This record gives sequence, C-alpha cells and structure tokens, in this order.
Amino acid sequence: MKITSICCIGAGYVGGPTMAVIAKQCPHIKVTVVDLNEVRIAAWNDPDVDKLPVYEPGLGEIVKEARGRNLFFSTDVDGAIEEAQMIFISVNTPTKTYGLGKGMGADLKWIELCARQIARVSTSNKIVVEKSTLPVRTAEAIKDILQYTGSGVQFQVLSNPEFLAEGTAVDDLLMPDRVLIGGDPSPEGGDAIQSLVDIYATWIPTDRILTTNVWSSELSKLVANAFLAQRISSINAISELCEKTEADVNEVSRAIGADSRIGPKFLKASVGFGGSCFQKDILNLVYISRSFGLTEVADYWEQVIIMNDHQKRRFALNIVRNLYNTVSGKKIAFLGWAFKKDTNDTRESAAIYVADYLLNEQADVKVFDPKVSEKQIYADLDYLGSRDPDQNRLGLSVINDPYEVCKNAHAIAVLTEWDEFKDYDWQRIYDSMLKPAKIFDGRNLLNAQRLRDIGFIVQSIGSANVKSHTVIA
Ligand SMILES: NC(=O)c1ccc[n+]([C@@H]2O[C@H](COP(=O)([O-])OP(=O)(O)OC[C@H]3O[C@@H](n4cnc5c(N)ncnc54)[C@H](O)[C@@H]3O)[C@@H](O)[C@H]2O)c1
Ligand SMILES: O=c1ccn([C@@H]2O[C@H](COP(=O)(O)OP(=O)(O)O[C@H]3O[C@H](CO)[C@@H](O)[C@H](O)[C@H]3O)[C@@H](O)[C@H]2O)c(=O)[nH]1
Repeated sequence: MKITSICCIGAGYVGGPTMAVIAKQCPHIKVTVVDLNEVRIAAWNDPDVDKLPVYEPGLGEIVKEARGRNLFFSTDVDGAIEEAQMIFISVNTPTKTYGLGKGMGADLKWIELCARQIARVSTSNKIVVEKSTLPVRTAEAIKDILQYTGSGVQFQVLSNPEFLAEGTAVDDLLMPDRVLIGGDPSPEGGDAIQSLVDIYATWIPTDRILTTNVWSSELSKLVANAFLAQRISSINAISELCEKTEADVNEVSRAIGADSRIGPKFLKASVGFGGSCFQKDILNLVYISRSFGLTEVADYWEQVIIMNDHQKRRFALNIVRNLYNTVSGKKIAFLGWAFKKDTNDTRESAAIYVADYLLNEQADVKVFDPKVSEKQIYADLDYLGSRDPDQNRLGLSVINDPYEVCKNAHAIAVLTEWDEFKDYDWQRIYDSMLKPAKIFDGRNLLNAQRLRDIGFIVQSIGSANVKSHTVIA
C-alpha cells in the first residue's frame, strides 16, 4: 500500500521529532501528530519555534519547514486515526507505580487505550505501528484488541522501535545507524512491512533498514538499551577502582576503546546515567526475565541498575566527605540539571538524586541549567516525595545566572555536560567563591589542570586527585 496519510498518537520527545523528520523527508505524506495534552499541542503549534515543547538542535527549522504544509499537530485524536492509513503509537510507557510489577514492569495502560481507540474509530484498513518501547509480545495484546471489533476492518501490527538519543534526535533520525521493522511473516504482514520500508527508504539507504519478526524487533529495543547502559555501569564501576589506585578512568577508556572489538563510544564515566529510557527498559527486561523464571538472567541485568544507583549516591557522599563531613547550611552550586546536554529533558536525571541526597544532609543547593525551568526542577524533586514541597523550596533555589549560582558557594557540582560550562570565566567564579573552592566534576567536562592553576580543588570522576591537591587557599 502506498502511504499518503500518517497519524502519530503521542506528541512527546519521540512522536514530535520523528514525525517532523518524516514530514520533512516525505512531502507527499500528510503527517498528523495528536495528543490529549492540549498545552503540548499548542506549544507544537506556537509560531515561535523556540517555544516548541521539546528542545532539540535543528528541530525548530524542520518544524518551520513542514508545519502547515504536510505536518500538523492536533488534539483531534479520533479524526486523525480515521483519516490515516498508518498509525504510529508513540505514547509513554513508564515503569509501573502500582499493583502487579510495581517498580519494574512497563505501564501499558496508555498503549491499551490507544489500541481500543483505534479499534473503535477505524472504518478502513490500517497499519498500526508500535513506536513506543514495549515489552516483548505486546503486539499480541494489541492485535487481540484490534481483531475483535466486528467492523470487518483489517489491521496489521508492526514494531518499529525508535533508537534516537535526546540532544541528537534530528541527526539520529536523518542518518540512523539502522531502522528496525518487525512484522508478521504472512503476505499481508510482508505488505505492511514494505509500506513502512518505502517511507524510510525515501532518505535512508535500504541496507540500513532491517526487517525481522515482531518479537525480535520488540526485544531488540530493550536489549540495545541494556547493552548501552551496561557499558556505562561497567566504566563507572572501574571509575571507583581508579580513584583507589591512581589509574585514570579517561586513560583506561581510551586504552580499552582503541580495541576495535570494544570500540570507543559509551565509555565515558559519569555521575550515573539518567534519561527516561535506560532504567525503565532494563527494569522491564529484568521483570520479563523473572516472570519467565530466569533468575540468573534477571540478576545479571539488574546489576546495571544497582551500579548506577551506587554511582549517584557515591558522588553525593563524596561531596559531603570532602566538605569535612558536613554540608549542613553550605551552599552547593549545581551546574546542570538535565540528564544530558542539549536537551531540556530531566527524567531520571542524576542531578535529582544528588540534590535529594544533599538536601537530606541540609545543604543549601542552588541550581543553574541553561534549558530547564524552575518549575520542572521543583516538580522533579517533589515527585520523589522525600520531604514536603515547602522544604524542597527552602533547601533548593534556581538561579538563572551561572555566575550568581556560584557566588559564595562552598563547592560546585557539575551534573550535566553542557558545552557552555567549559567557556565560563573560571577566574571570576573562583574569586566569588568561599575558599577552599571545590569542584566536583560529575562529567569530567572541565579542564581540571586549568582550574587547579587558578586555585580550585578539583575532584573528577575516576581519578585519585582530591587528596593530593588539597590546598587551603
Ligand atoms: N525519549 C526518548 O528519547 C525515547 C527514545 C526512544 C524510544 N522512546 C520510547 O518512546 C515512547 C514515548 O516516549 P516519549 O519520551 O516521547 O514520551 P513523552 O511522555 O514525551 O510523550 C508521550 C505523549 O503521549 C501522550 N499520550 C499518552 N496517552 C495518550 C493517548 N491515549 N492519546 C493521545 N496521546 C497520549 C502524552 O500526553 C505525551 O505527550 C516511550 O515508550 C519511550 O520509552 C523514547
Ligand atoms: O558514555 C556515556 C554515555 C552516556 N552517558 C549518560 O547516559 C545517559 C543516556 O544517554 P544517551 O543514551 O546518549 O541518551 P538517551 O536519550 O537516553 O538515549 C538512549 O535511550 C533512548 C531511549 O530508548 C534510545 O533510543 C537511545 O538509542 C539511547 O542511547 C545520559 O545521562 C548520559 O549522560 C554516560 O554517562 N556515559
């Protein structure tokens, strides 16, 4: 089937950018992105593309080019479903917070709602595409819901997981390493797969478009994230050993990454990985494995999360220890709150957990992030439920100026690797801080030697440098 009309349910970090790029590359296809969230849709329609709900480099220009031509954002979910030949489901699938699988399994209630809505509204044959990240065999449930409508409408269900990373979404979508499409082995399934292949083949070389059965596709998404996160936890585990042995984790990364079998990417030690995906998807993998009775498999992958939690806690504890075992009433300046640079997304950001830990120690936390709002920062802290919202506002404040945030601080903690942090006037910052002026670089972002030359005491992740450089200025 030649596709000329697509709908995407869910205008989030995946639905918005993914559909914007399809619309840009395929002007012959009408792409409508729908969401229940009116505020989000209004922001996607804002004439000022700086106000789009998702910040991604390059996205504003693409939206400007395609919006109103063949890209539309709307809250009319029923209308868009009815009109489309192909429907992408790109809604959130967070970790369950209640009932069976609480804290481990994926909450699929929004997926099921979409399937039921598609079943109810459709009067013509549709291809339904799982774009959300889902537990293996979810397509079975979706098919079940779709095939008993009694309307005679035929549905094909495909799995087409998204591999974009935030902050580089546009490049990842324009030049992906691969696109993965899973479908039924039947002739109808094959036709559906081909319809989706044809869309991507408009701009992606066909040897990068992989087709598999539905279950392999669903599972591959969870496995890809588990492998990526495992590399980070592995290097973070080694970072702790480096701190004890005077090995330097950056040098170890370079040395092992030069082996082409290991490769250099995703070996950057940090305060711990964040983001909406890694933890959720690994917990889901662990849950699925446990539910099949695969205890060793589940334990193996769970260790990736245990190590990550340890790394976040260890970073915070290190700050306390190095500030003479108390941070009570001490001003700690946070540079960064987003879970990585070039995004305004804060979900599962390490900064949230480090702040929570320091607030428990009665620190006076001041935060600056170039793209994250005060409202979001308080929402993240309040969501943890560790203390009353009032106490969060007493203990932590958000300051929109990096120099102000560092003024009179006892220490700076770098939580996000924003490029601009490297170019600050560090002499000016040093002069404004209490002495000894300490920096805990959770991203190994800053030039430690340059900072030491100014007079800072610098603690990077994975190098045994704090004690040997302790100088009271
Ligand atoms: N964020 C990423 O970088 C990323 C990358 C790859 C895959 N994924 C996966 O993609 C999926 C979506 O992630 P996201 O980050 O875009 O989530 P998101 O929370 O940013 O967006 C999801 C949107 O779906 C909307 N929604 C929920 N139920 C709906 C319904 N019934 N009808 C209409 N709209 C509905 C919500 O209002 C929300 O705006 C998840 O499964 C996630 O694991 C995310
Ligand atoms: O060497 C590294 C690489 C990353 N990180 C951290 O790991 C987290 C995740 O980073 P990244 O993977 O770049 O961003 P995400 O947007 O979370 O993307 C991941 O999760 C998405 C959602 O499933 C997938 O689509 C992507 O392929 C996958 O990379 C961030 O906190 C990074 O700071 C490190 O600490 N060290």
